[in-house]
Amino acid sequence: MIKADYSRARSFLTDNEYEESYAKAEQSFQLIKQESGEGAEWLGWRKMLTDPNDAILEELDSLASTIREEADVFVVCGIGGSYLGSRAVIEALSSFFGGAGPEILFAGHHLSGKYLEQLIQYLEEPNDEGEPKSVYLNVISKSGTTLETALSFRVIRNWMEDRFEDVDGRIICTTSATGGALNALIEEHGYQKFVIPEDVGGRFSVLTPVGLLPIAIAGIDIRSLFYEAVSQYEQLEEDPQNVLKYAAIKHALYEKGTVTDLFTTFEPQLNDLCGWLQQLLGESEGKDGVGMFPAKAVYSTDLHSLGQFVQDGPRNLMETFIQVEQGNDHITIDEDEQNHDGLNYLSGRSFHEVNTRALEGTLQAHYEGGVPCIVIKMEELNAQHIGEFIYFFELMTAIYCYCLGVNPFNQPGVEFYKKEMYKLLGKK
Ligand SMILES: O=P(O)(O)OC[C@H]1O[C@](O)(CO)[C@@H](O)[C@@H]1O
Repeated sequence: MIKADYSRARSFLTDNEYEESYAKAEQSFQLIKQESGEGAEWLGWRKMLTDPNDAILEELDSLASTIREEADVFVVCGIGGSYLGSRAVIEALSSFFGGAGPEILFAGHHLSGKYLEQLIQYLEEPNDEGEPKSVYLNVISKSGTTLETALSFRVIRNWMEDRFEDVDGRIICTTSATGGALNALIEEHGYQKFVIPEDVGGRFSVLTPVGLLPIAIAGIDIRSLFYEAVSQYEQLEEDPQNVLKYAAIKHALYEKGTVTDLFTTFEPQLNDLCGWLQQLLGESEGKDGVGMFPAKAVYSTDLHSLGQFVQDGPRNLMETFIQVEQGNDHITIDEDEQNHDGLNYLSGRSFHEVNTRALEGTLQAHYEGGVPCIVIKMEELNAQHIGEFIYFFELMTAIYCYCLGVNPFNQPGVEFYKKEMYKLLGKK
């Protein structure tokens, strides 16, 4: 169960402000439940949790175990919701260095030619046994037309065609059921295909094959991830207070002039999870001239860059701390006879304890400095808690956006840069 501490944010609101906003959050949740809000045709991320597709989980698991045996490198080619979720879960649940299974690399998430060139060079280098690297590629694009992804896919696919006789068996496509350029390629080459349900938008798609295949390739238990999201769904349908409080406080703070929600964590392996939240909230709430900017920071690193601003800058931001309660490291601080560094007062304590005190100290300091602070707690870092976290934030985002009066599920603004870019590139 996701736990939360709202006390250091709630105290910035009067009872009236909070209660009005809470009532709005309740109404917004009803819009979602009754599928009567704007964009209700995009609620597939909820529906799939009421009717889990075990056959797909099975298929993904079995393909993943084959690829884990055969591949040195698995390239995930996608942008936005087509890669942020899988990257977040993989980073959260993998070791910092090395680890079993294929190396997972990302492409198609920008337009750097240098990156692609160096990626290809790296793929051409022999593996640890001195053999040519075995490479698999998962291209993920719901539309099949996103330039960053499509261009990178073309380059990597061409390289793979030269390199591997069995290239068609090494490319897996995750896309819409029909239409789009990817489906034409799938038809021609017979690439293996996974379908992104029509009623699930990119930023809500991490629990579909979009996220689940790369996550399974990383050796993470996708059933635990998925089914814990299911139980979070069930719990919040029954008792939504926890998620309603978050949406209500965030919305009431927005009404009072808060313009930024800074997502922070003291766990460097949750950096990408904060990145996933940025897209989830950013594309959902930032429209029609409203919304808070979703920012992210990894502490204590960024306390030494952004900490000053958060503590003493303009009082128009809130902070959401993502805390992991139990540590999974085994490092404790040794006693040192000389104690030249003066650190013996910490001896015998674990790094996790020191990190936790750093979090608590920062929370108190920022709160006293006038920053409303919410703490979202995961007991430990595992697939179950990440699964709960994902659904909790998906639902919170939808409720909060309806409180703001915007459609949580479209992103019309993203098209503008594309239009200007295509004009300059001479696209007909
Ligand atoms: O999966 P696609 O269609 O390539 O889109 C990738 C991303 O691009 C966006 O559509 C924005 O252009 C995001 O909403 C989406 O997650």
